[in-house]
Amino acid sequence: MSTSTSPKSSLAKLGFYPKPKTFKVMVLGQAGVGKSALVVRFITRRFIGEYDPNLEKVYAFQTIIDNEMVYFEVLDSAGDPHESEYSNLESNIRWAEAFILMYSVTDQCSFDECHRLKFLINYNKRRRRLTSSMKEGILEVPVVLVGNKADLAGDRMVSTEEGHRRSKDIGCVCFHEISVRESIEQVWSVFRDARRFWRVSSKSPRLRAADGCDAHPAALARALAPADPKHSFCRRWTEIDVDEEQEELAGAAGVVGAAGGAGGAWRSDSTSSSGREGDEAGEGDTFRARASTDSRLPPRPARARHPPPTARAPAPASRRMSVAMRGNNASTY
Ligand SMILES: Nc1nc2c(ncn2[C@@H]2O[C@H](COP(=O)(O)OP(=O)(O)OP(=O)(O)O)[C@@H](O)[C@H]2O)c(=O)[nH]1
Repeated sequence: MSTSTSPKSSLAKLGFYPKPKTFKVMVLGQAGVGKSALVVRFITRRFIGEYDPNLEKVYAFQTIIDNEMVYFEVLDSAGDPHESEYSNLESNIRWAEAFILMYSVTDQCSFDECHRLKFLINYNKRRRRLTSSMKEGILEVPVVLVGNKADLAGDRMVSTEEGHRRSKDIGCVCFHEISVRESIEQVWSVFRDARRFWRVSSKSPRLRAADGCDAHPAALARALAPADPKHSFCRRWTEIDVDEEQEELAGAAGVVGAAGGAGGAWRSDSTSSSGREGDEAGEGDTFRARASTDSRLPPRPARARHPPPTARAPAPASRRMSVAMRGNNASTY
């Protein structure tokens, strides 16, 4: 009788374990909407009132979600980047695998800003998909729209219905209205949904079929089930996504502007930005001017390094955290 051990188990016996796969989430939104509060609440369970504004941080954090150990890398982006940091914003977007797009229900401007940021996400992720390999299929990038500060009822400027509608219009995978201050459960459900949608889409890259999703029905049902029906609204991929897929295929075949013009202003913007790989360098500035709600986004400086370095958490403990900082007052992280 012979016993054989696989190379993997031999390595494990010697104490060598494969590097865990991390889940890279970026939290973005206008300054003051509560991005740092959300991330810190998720990691420490505490609500801390004030944070250093405009300091970009990457948190490495591991915890159990859906009975699985998940290694998070959470990038808390600067809400009001300096001009020189715009290219950094785009390289951060290219680094991330899922997004939490945040506004405050007490601030109409922050709500409008989500439109522009989602446009930037689409633009940067589309380029990556086209320049990598079409063989891999079209990777869906989950974006969860979050309206924060729901506890400030008297100051509310954006209704729940408007948030829900905007989530559909700009093609987010689901919508949550939360109060970081009041509820840790709501905070957790945001990260859990981001992870669930990412998991389903990364397992089934060609998730978006013409009439919806073709992933395993059980997996989808789990991913799409709202965690808290009172506060979360989950939805399937939108018609916009399907249109984009058709455009991308057309763009890859050398057809520019192949998709039709049905839909609102958002859709037409999104449509015309596809199939632009060839003339991208020359028209980048034009694109950025359009992506900006006030047409004042500065021209793109030299290409930034990519991806942004992150702090990694060592594996052993079941709940560990480390914090990396970058910004004007930190040189390493
Ligand atoms: N009432 C209330 N205040 C909140 C909530 N979440 C965050 N805040 C407050 O909103 C302010 C801004 O929060 P931050 O987390 O610093 O916002 P930010 O988006 O990270 O801001 P930048 O770092 O400048 O981009 C702070 O005073 C927080 O205490 C909430 O759910 N309810």
